[in-house]
Amino acid sequence: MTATTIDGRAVAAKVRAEVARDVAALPAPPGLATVLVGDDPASAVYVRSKRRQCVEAGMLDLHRHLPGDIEQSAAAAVVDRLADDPRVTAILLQLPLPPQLDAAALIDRIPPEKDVDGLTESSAGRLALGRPGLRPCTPTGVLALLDEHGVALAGAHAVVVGRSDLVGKPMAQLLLGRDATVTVCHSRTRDLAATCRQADVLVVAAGVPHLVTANAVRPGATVIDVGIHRTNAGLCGDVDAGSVRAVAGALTPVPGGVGPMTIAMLLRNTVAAARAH
Ligand SMILES: Nc1nc(=O)c2c([nH]1)NC[C@@H]1CN(c3ccc(C(=O)N[C@@H](CCC(=O)O)C(=O)O)cc3)C=[N+]21
Repeated sequence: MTATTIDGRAVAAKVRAEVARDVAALPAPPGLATVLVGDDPASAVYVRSKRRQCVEAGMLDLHRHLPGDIEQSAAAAVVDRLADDPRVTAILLQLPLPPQLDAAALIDRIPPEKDVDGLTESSAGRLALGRPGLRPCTPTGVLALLDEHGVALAGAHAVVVGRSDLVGKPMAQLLLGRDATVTVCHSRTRDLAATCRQADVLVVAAGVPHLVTANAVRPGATVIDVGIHRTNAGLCGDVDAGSVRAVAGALTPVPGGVGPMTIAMLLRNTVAAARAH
C-alpha cells in the first residue's frame, strides 16, 4: 500500500480564498503586525510568506523588524504600542527570540483579542477550559487537514509526538475537544515506536528530523508531519516519509503539508480577531 498524500497547499489555497472573501465583507481591512527580532534566516522566510499572504488576502501588513540585540524594555515598548494601535487587529511575535529576551513576558503583553498565535496565558487557558478564543495556528491547520480528508476523530486514538506550547499541547487539547482518545509522547517516552503504533491518527511535532519511521506506524494510519528541517538534501520533516509512505494510509508531505496551513490559519485568525473587535 502507498499512502495518500494530503495536499496542504490545496487546502490552504481554499482557506485563503475564503479569508479574502471575508475580508472584503468587513467594514475596514484587518491589520496584521508580524514582529521579527534579528535575522534568523528561517524566521525571515516564514515572516515574508505571512506578510505576502496577508496582503494578498486584502489585509494591512504592519510589520516590525527589530534589531537582534534589542533589550527587553525596548521590545516590550514595541509590543505595547501595537497593543494600543487601533489599526493593528493582530500581533504575531515570531519565535524563537534571541536569548537576551524573555519570550513569555513579551507574549503576555499581547492583548488576548489580538493574540492570533494563541500563545498568551489567556488564550491557552481558554483552550484548556474549552472556552471560545484564538487557537494556535499550526494545530488548527492540522485539524482542518484532517477534516478536509474526512478523518474521523471521535473515539479514534490520536497520538501526538511533542509537547510544545506552540504545537503539541494545544494539538492534544484540540483533539480531546473532538472526542479523540489522546496520548502525548515526548523525548522521555519509554517505547516511542510502540506507543505511536497504537495511533489511528499520528501527529508528529518533535523537532527531530526523521524521528518517526515505518516501524512506528500502524498500517493504514493517518500521519501528520509538523516538522520542518533544512538539510543539504533539501527540506525534510520529523517523519521518514520514504519508509512511512509504504505503511500509512495517508501522509502530509514536507514541504506542502502543514506549513502552508499554518499561515492560512493565521490569516483566518486575523479575520476572527477583526470580527471580535
Ligand atoms: N510565533 C510563531 N508562530 C508561528 O506560527 C511560527 C513561529 N513563531 N516560529 C516558527 C514556526 C514555523 N512556522 C512555519 C510557517 C510556515 C511554513 C511554510 O510555509 N512551509 C512551507 C515551506 C516554506 C520553506 O520553503 O521553508 C511548506 O511546508 O510547504 C513553515 C513553518 C511557523 N512558526
